Amino acid sequence: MATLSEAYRDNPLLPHHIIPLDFWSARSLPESHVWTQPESFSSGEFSGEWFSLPVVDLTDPDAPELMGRACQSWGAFQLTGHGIPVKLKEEVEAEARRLFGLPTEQKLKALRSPGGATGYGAARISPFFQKYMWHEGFTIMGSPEDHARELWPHGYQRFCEVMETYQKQMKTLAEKLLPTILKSLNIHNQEQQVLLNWLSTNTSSSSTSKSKENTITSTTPCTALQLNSYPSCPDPNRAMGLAPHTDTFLLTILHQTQTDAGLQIRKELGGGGGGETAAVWVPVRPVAGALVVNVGDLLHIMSNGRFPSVVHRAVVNQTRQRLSFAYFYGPPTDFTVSPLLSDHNNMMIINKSDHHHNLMISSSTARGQRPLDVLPLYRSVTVKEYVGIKAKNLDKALSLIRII
Ligand SMILES: O=C(O)CCC(=O)C(=O)O
Ligand SMILES: [Fe+2]
Repeated sequence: MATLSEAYRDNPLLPHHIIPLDFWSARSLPESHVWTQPESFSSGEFSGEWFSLPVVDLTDPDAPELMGRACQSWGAFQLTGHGIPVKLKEEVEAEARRLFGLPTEQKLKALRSPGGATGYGAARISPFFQKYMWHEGFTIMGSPEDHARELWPHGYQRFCEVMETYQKQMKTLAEKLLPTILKSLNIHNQEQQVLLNWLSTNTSSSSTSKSKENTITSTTPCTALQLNSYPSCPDPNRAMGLAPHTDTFLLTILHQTQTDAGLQIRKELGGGGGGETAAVWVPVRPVAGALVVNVGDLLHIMSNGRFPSVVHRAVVNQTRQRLSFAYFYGPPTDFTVSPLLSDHNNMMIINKSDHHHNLMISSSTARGQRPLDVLPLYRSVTVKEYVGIKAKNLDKALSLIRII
């Protein structure tokens, strides 16, 4: 049975793509970290209150419909009423600060190995960009004990307890959100049933199993917790926190520190009816207590393109270190992901008047009206195969499995 670690082992990175800069001793932005507008789309920012990521409260009776709409038009939403205790999020934040605040030579003791999946290091997407990012990360899959012992030979237990508790709660939340979001596609067929069955079996059987990386079985979902740190930056306008990317799995649930906005999502805007499109970066402002939920590539495939897998990036600031914690959730590595095709008449069509603004949202309306439920846009892939394709091709991965 393949594990997620094995999928990464097949695609090793070079050490200079893993070792982050010693940010705390950098007084100015080194040339290696200077970015000049690399995107092919507009990098203008939209900051109007009227144009921001939808906020959905999980306890709202209309939550399923609102989530479905947000996934269809934005590929993301902010989630309140999720029940994750504030105290737990604060503990994760405190432990992450303790980790990233360690001296560089100490953090390097837990460096991710070239073919490894877990530990301290630069962003996994680093090799695809010429410049380095103003970012350091720590990846956890199940128990972080081995790396935590390297960081704190005595006193690693607290870190492990907090990270394991947080992952458990995130898993429960992901398994609550996913069926709800899938149901909003209004697809009633066998494949959807297979997935929902897997989810319910997995949810009930996994409550007692200890999620250590090497005990993964075929009912164990692919999950990872990524702690991100963006140190304060001497020249934030020329630096990049995390370069534009989409997340690989089904859903990402992200907590960002409440003080500073940094996450931005790319929103495509309709043109003047001539088919031309433009895009802007929309800042995702911290909303008290909210978690950000992103659609990843696998959910995009499963929804047969109806849910965009949201392109996002992180920018940095001059005054404060910013932290974020991304929990990635996907099916087991040997699970085959394929587009779920729907009954044409049941499709959810987003009405332009639902949006409180006068911009044309071409992506949502075009998606809603296309008879995409008849033909699959993507071929079937196992999770392991897709992780491998993504590791080698990053933003070309989806187009490589696209069939029409
Ligand atoms: O720091 C953020 O807000 C974004 C993090 C992210 O996109 C990721 O870890 O994949
Ligand atoms: Fe991401």
